[in-house]
Amino acid sequence: MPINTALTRQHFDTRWKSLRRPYQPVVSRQWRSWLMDRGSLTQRLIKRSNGDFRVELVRQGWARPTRSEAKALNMSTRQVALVREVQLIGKGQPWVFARSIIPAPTLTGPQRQLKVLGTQSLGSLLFTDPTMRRGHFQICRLSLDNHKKVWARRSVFFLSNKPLLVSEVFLPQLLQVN
Ligand SMILES: C=C(O[C@@H]1C=C(C(=O)O)C=C[C@H]1O)C(=O)O
Repeated sequence: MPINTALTRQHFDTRWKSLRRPYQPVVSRQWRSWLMDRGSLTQRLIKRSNGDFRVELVRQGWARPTRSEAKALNMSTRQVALVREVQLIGKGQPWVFARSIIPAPTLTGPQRQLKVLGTQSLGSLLFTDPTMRRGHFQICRLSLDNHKKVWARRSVFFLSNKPLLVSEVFLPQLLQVN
C-alpha cells in the first residue's frame, strides 16, 4: 500500500517560482542541492539508498490537469492527460512524491511505453532517450496535511519535442537518512 503523503492535485495548482535568483537564497543549502540537480533523481536515490529503492505507483489515469499544469504544458484544462503519481521509496521510507502530466499527443511512437511504466522509474526512460531535453526548474513551498512544509520542483521534459510535466515533492524523510 502506498505510504500516505496526503498530497492532492490541489497542492500542485499553486504559484511556482523560477529557481533563478533571487529565490535561491530562500532555499537552505541542503535542499538547494536536491532542487537544482538536473540529473536523474532515480539514480541519485538508488545510490543514497544503497540499492534499497523502489517506485510505488500511487495512481495513474486520464484526468484534466490543474490550471497551473495546463499552462506549463500550453494545453487546455478541458483536455485530459495521462496523470501518473508515484512515491519514490528509499530504505522503506517515502523520499519523493512525484506527479507527472503526459498529454495524449506525447504518448505516440516510442513514447507509447510511458503508458505502461508501472513501477519502472519514469527517469529510466527520460535519461536514456537521446532526444530528451529539459526545461528550467520552478519551485514552490507546499504544506502537507500535518502542516509540515516541504519543497517541490517541476520542469517540462521534451522527448522527440513532445512535452510532459514532472513535479517532484521532496519529503522530510529524505534528509533523515541514517
Ligand atoms: C524524472 C525522473 O523520474 C522519477 C520517477 C518518476 C516516476 O517513476 O513516475 C517521476 C519523477 C521522478 O522523480 C528522475 O528519475 O529524475
